[in-house]
Amino acid sequence: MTDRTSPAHIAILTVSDRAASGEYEDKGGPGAEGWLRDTITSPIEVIRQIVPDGREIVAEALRDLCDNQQADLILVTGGTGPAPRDLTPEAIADIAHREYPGFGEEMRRASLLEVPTAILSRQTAVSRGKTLIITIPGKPSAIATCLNAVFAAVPYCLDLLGAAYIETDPAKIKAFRPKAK
Ligand SMILES: Nc1ncnc2c1ncn2[C@@H]1O[C@H](COP(=O)(O)OP(=O)(O)OP(=O)(O)O)[C@@H](O)[C@H]1O
Ligand SMILES: Nc1nc2c(c(=O)[nH]1)N[C@H]1C(S)=C(S)[C@@H](COP(=O)(O)O)O[C@H]1N2
Repeated sequence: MTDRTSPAHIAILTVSDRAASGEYEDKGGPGAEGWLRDTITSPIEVIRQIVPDGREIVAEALRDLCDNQQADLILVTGGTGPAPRDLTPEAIADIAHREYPGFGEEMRRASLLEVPTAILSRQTAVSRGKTLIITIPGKPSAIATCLNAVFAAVPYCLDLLGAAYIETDPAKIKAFRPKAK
């Protein structure tokens, strides 16, 4: 049975050459953390990291967050598009144990209501061990759009993976657990 007393460990990984170099201030990491803190009512610990685009650097950051830091949930923003240096999906494929394509389908569907270029994102969700990893486009406004679209399924997904138990504010996201534990 999932431990309901320990805080969930959540990591936010910003993948952006320009945010990593300081060319612009990272808005993705703080935006994602703000969304999580507004939505999740159970205890959470959040860590944020910024790395430049790149298959190996992103894969290595994710391996460390999953295997050494035991993150329950990781949000990755950026690097999901078609540009040559957008290699987040390749890094995800390198470290994933299982893929959940429904996340990408639903996030793109929601984003398409805002921008026609939403189809350019190769975003998805995967698990590695007990960690669920969700990828989101780098545009900061995509965070709320994408998380609002899929987060109702995240608490139960974490339950099934054996990760931390989380609760959400039903006014923001009504978590759906088909089998009450
Ligand atoms: N981490 C971020 N913080 C603030 N703004 C961002 C961030 N990532 C992307 N953006 C904004 O979204 C727009 C589209 O992002 P783009 O696809 O170019 O970024 P990326 O490939 O994810 O990151 P980069 O080009 O820096 O490596 C950018 O012009 C930028 O204004
Ligand atoms: N909600 C939302 N989704 C979006 C966008 C956006 O502005 N809002 N931008 C699109 C664009 S223009 C691109 S190129 C892809 C990939 O973005 P990334 O490389 O920053 O991950 O996400 C797409 N999905």
